[in-house]
Amino acid sequence: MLEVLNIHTYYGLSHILFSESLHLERGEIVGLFGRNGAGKSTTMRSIMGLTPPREGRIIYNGEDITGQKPYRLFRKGIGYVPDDRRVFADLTVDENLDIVYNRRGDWSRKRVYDVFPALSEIKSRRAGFLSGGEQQMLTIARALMGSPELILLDEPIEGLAPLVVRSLEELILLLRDSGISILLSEQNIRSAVKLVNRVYVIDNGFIRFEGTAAEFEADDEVKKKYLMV
Ligand SMILES: Nc1ncnc2c1ncn2[C@@H]1O[C@H](COP(=O)(O)OP(=O)(O)OP(=O)(O)O)[C@@H](O)[C@H]1O
Repeated sequence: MLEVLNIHTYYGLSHILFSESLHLERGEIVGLFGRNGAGKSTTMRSIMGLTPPREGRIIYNGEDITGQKPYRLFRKGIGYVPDDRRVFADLTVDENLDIVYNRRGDWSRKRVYDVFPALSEIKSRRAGFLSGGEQQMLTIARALMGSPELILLDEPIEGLAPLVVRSLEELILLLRDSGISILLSEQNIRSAVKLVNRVYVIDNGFIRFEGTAAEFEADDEVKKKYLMV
């Protein structure tokens, strides 16, 4: 479904990603694990066309989408949930969902609220007054309004209270079960590793490990060297 082929991404003169390759099949949750500054967000920005790679290609459902604008990719079914949990603070929860282009597809506002009953209860509240966990739910809910086939989830677990983490884990699995593929980046892997089918470990812009979740779990050296666990 998604193939990232030997991409090199820069911020100005800074070379950040070095010939990075990864792939994701339909129905998978793939982990992109790495320390702070390893290049996880840059990978997602590269895929989403926000910081297009200068070399290499990104293929989605057989089409070369390298460098295409984010809104076009959203319309093609790629949802992106950045790590800054940016919501429209002055708008209500309802309005935050309505503002999104609603791709013809499975996800209506009602269905989104069915999945997020807690959001439904606060739908008239301004998003700026929500807790961190609620804002995280809202940014995921907003991505769902595009009826995505693939969601790029950038460090969704980071900084959430344990109880919220648990409901987020359930939600991620529910989305997978409803047919959405997920690229999940995390530096705190304890929770994330339980959710993923396969893992890539990135460090300093290089992919250092690729394997199944079980292979990753068994590789103490990789975990220690690149993730300090
Ligand atoms: N806008 C930018 N301009 C220049 N350098 C940047 C910019 N954004 C990120 N970087 C650098 O790119 C490298 C990779 O950052 P990136 O945000 O992709 O890492 P990350 O793995 O997502 O980590 P984090 O947990 O901090 O989000 C880091 O060295 C960072 O300092």
